[in-house]
Amino acid sequence: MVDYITRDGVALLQVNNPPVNALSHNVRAEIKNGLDEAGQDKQIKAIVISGKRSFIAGADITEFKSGSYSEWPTIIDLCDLIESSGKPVVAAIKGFALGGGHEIAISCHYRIAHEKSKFGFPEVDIGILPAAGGTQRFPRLVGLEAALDLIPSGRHIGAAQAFKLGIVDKVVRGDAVEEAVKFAKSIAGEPLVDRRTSQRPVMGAENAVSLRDAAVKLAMKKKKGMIAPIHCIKAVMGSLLPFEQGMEIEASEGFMLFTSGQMGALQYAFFAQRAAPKWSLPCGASFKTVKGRPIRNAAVIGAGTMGTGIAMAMLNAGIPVTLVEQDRKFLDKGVSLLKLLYAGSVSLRKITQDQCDAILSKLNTAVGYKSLTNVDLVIEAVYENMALKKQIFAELDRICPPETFLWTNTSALDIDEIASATRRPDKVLGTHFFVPAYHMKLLENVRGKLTSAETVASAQMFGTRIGKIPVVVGNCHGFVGNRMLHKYAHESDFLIEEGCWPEDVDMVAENFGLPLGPFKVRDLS
Ligand SMILES: CCC/C=C/C(=O)SCCNC(=O)CCNC(=O)[C@H](O)C(C)(C)COP(=O)([O-])OP(=O)([O-])OC[C@H]1O[C@@H](n2cnc3c(N)ncnc32)[C@H](O)[C@@H]1OP(=O)([O-])[O-]
Repeated sequence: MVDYITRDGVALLQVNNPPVNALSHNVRAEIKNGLDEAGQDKQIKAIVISGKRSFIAGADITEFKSGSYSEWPTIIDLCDLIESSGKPVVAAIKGFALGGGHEIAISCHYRIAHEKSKFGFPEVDIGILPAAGGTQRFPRLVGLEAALDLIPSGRHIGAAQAFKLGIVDKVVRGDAVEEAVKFAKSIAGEPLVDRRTSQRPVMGAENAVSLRDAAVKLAMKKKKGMIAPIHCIKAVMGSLLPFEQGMEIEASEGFMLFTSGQMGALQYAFFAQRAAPKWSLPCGASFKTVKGRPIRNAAVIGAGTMGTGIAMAMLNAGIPVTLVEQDRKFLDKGVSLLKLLYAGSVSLRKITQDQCDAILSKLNTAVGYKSLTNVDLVIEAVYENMALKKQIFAELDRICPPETFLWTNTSALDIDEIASATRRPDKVLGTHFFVPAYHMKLLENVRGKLTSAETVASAQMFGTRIGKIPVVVGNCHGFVGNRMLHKYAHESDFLIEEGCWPEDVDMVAENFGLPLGPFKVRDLS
């Protein structure tokens, strides 16, 4: 799990624990053994820590449930061991240095990073904090302001920004490991006293109160309902004390999170989101055995809220889209809406004007279906009317090539009945997008009785490509999402019957952490 390689007086410890080099117990033990061996070997003058394929994505999240994250040696032990090493330790970073991986990196005496590497403390999003000294070392490395930005937000940053902040000593285009080995040789024997992060003062301490207040305000706005960001901030503020006292504060803030229900729920969600796209069918076909067909171009029927949202999700992923309406007036309205949404993204600096122009250059429009003779996929997104949908599918079936997938965006209608209007029921599937379709992550791919495994595989692959979490569901009333939402909607309605105002119900739901309350969602639908 950790290869120990010697190179001309340098010991290279290369973590090899696929898929993401998580710091499982065995990995930690082998890193410790490697450090010990390198420390004792008189021929070794410097140490490089790196990862095969990528650096280290953090603690092994499964160990928080089993408890083995706290077995010796812990990540805290490793960070202390690395920092106090008498021989220089250099981190060679490519790919991800996240969470505990980032903590290991900032405990090293030097960091060399590939230009495409990413850094971050995503712990907050799984309900914990960087509890291996990250809340104490990081402010000492980058200053209080940057630490109060990056730790409670969990935001990833690239190598260029990491260099600007002082996280990284050198950014390289070539092989970070080779560069780090070369660098390690060049600094062997130099004093390390000012390279030990825990010994540094915290920059920005004079503005501590205003920085803390601003961080709390932002966290309450951006991570509503979550308790971890506030504990992260309290722990970071502990860095203003001597290191050992700060570590005690980090431990006590961390303890409250490690015993919280939110930690369990967020970590459940982490693994559930990764399990959801993995599908299997009663016939035995599954994501492991069936490959999807890539979608090179697509058409969307209907330029209303759903149609334009779906078109936007595809355009954002670089898929050329033809937006189709029966009436020029409705088509123009849909195109104006799309342009308005993209102009909003430009003014919010989410994309540049050039990117906006490039995206919109992939949008075509058509009145009627005649031009749809060369598309891989059509998604119909007209209003929920079975007769209308069947009529559209019969017509599409006549015009589109036989291999074209015909999918229907519906939240309730029977996929088998819609498929019966075509001669290709195997290529018919329901795509249940949620409003706004360009933003919401969930995509229910509804499998009909005759939908083929290839169609399911293609829909799942398509969903991932457009940035959704695609889930295969059965063809039944309400599928899965709406069956769950119905209960929520009923409870919201009961509150109104009992005398609450819709805005009060929305406010409570939003304070709990939902982006929109149930009545605002209904207004949008
Ligand atoms: C002591 C306290 C201090 C330290 C705390 C921490 O470090 S907390 C941790 C702080 N770090 C984080 O929160 C980082 C969490 N990870 C990520 O953000 C992303 O995985 C990524 C950006 C590293 C790669 O994205 P990508 O789209 O290329 O890949 P993907 O996301 O699809 O994952 C592939 C597979 O790896 C699995 N798996 C992943 N990470 C972990 C893990 N840490 N552990 C275990 N498993 C993990 C994942 O379940 C999936 O398994 P499957 O389904 O194939 O069986």
